[in-house]
Amino acid sequence: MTLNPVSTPLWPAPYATGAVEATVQVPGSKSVTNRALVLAALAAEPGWLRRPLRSRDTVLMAEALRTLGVGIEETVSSDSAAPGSTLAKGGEAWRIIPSGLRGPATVDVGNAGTVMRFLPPLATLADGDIRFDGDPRSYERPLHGVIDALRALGARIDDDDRGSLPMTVHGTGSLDGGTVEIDASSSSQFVSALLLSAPRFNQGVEVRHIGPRLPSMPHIRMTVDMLRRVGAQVDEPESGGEPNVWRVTPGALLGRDLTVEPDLSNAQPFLAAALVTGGRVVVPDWPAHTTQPGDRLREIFTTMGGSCELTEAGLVFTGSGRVHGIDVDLGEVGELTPGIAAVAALADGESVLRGVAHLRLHETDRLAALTKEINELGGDVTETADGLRIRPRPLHGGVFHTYDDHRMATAGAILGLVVKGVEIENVATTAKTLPDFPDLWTGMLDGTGQ
Ligand SMILES: O=C(O)C1=C[C@@H](OP(=O)(O)O)[C@@H](O)[C@H](O)C1
Ligand SMILES: C=C(OP(=O)(O)O)C(=O)O
Repeated sequence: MTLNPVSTPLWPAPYATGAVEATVQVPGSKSVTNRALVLAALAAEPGWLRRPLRSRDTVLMAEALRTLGVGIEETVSSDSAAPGSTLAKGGEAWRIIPSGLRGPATVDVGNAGTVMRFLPPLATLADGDIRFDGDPRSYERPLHGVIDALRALGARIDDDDRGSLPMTVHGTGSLDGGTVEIDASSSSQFVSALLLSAPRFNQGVEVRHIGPRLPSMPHIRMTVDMLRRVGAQVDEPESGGEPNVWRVTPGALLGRDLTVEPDLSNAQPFLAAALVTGGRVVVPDWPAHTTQPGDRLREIFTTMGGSCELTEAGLVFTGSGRVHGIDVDLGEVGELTPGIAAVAALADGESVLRGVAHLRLHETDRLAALTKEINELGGDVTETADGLRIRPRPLHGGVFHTYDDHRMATAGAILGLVVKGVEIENVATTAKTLPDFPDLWTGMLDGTGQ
C-alpha cells in the first residue's frame, strides 16, 4: 500500500522537561461501548449504559442504531455510576430503548471496524434495505468474512461482488442462522459480529473459524462475556468447547444496567509517558478483572522497564528512568502495537514485535506507517513479514504523519515527550476513540514543568 501523507494542521507535541507525575481519568472503552449498544438494541427490554465513550466510533454506532429505529436517550447525571460501583461519580448515561428494526436506512460506518462489522448481521433482522457506506479506508478494510457468512446463513446482500463496502443488506426481519465456516484471520471482529446478533437468529449460530491464526482473542472473549451478561447461552473453546468453534443459542436478551470500564488501550499513551520520562501515572478505575486487551500493558510495560501496582486509587504505573527493548508476540493485542513501537524506539536495546501482519489492514497500514514516520525522525525500524524490528537510535524533531489513525497520533505524542520538535499532523484524528486527547495530554503535563 502507498502511504500518502496529507497536509492538515500540525500540533506541536508537548515536550516533557521532567518526569511526568499525574492522575489521568481515561474515558470509556470503545469496544465495550459499541458491543453494549448492539446488545441493548437487540434486547427485549430497555437498558442503561453508564459512562459510555462518546467518540467518533461510538457516536457512529449510536446514530446507526437510531436510524434503524432504536431509541437512545442521552442524559448527564450527577451520579451515573451504577449502585455499588467504585467508579467516580458524574458523567453520561444513555438509556437504550429497543424497537422493531426497520429500513430503508443508510448507515455511515466512518472507519470504525466495530460499526462496519457488527451492524450488517443486525441489519439482516431489520425490515427493509440497509445501505452501508463509510470513509474511503472502510472500502479497503476486510469485510468478506461477514458478508460471506451472512449469505451462508440466509441473508441477501448486494455488494457488487466486491466483498467490501459500500453494500446493501436486504433485511427481511429475520435470519435463519445455523452453522457457518469463516476465515477470520484478518479480523477477530468477523467472529464477534456474528456472535453478537446470533441470539436473535432463528437457529442461533455455530461459527467455525478455519484458516490461519485468529488475532485479538481477548476481544472475542469480551464478546462472549458480554453476551453471557445479557442472558445469552454461548459455548466457546475456552470453556471446554471445540477449538475455534463458538455456538450461540437463540433466545431473548435482557436489558441491563452496565457501567463502561475505562479504555485500557487508550490508557497506553499515559502509561508510556511515565515509562519514557521515569515518572508516575495513576489511572483510576482500572478494573481488577477485565477482558480488555489493554490490561496486558501491565506486563508489557513492566518488561520494558516500569513497574505497576493496582491500588484503591487505580493502576499506579512508575517508570524507572530506563526503557528496555522487548521481543513480544502482539497477535492477541494488536491495537497496542503503535504505542509499544513508539516506546521501543526510545529503548536501550532492540525490539521485535511479532504476530501483527493483520495491522496492515487497520485504520491505515500501521506497519508501513510506523516504519516510515519513526524513520523520518531518525529511527531504524524495518518491517518483517508479521511485524516490526526496531533498533533505537537518537531521534530528532520533524512532522509525524498520522494517516487518519488515532493510534499513530498518540504514538507520535509519546515520542514528542522526549524528542524536541515533533509535530503531529492531524491530531484531531484521535477523536475516533479519544476526543479529548490533546487536553488530557497537556493536562497530564501541567505541573510536570514542560
Ligand atoms: O472487537 C473489537 O472491539 C476490536 C477487535 C480488534 O480488531 P482486529 O481483530 O480486527 O484487530 C481490535 O484491533 C480493534 O481495535 C477492536
Ligand atoms: C483497529 C482499531 O479499530 P477498529 O475498531 O476500527 O478496527 C483500533 O482501534 O486500533
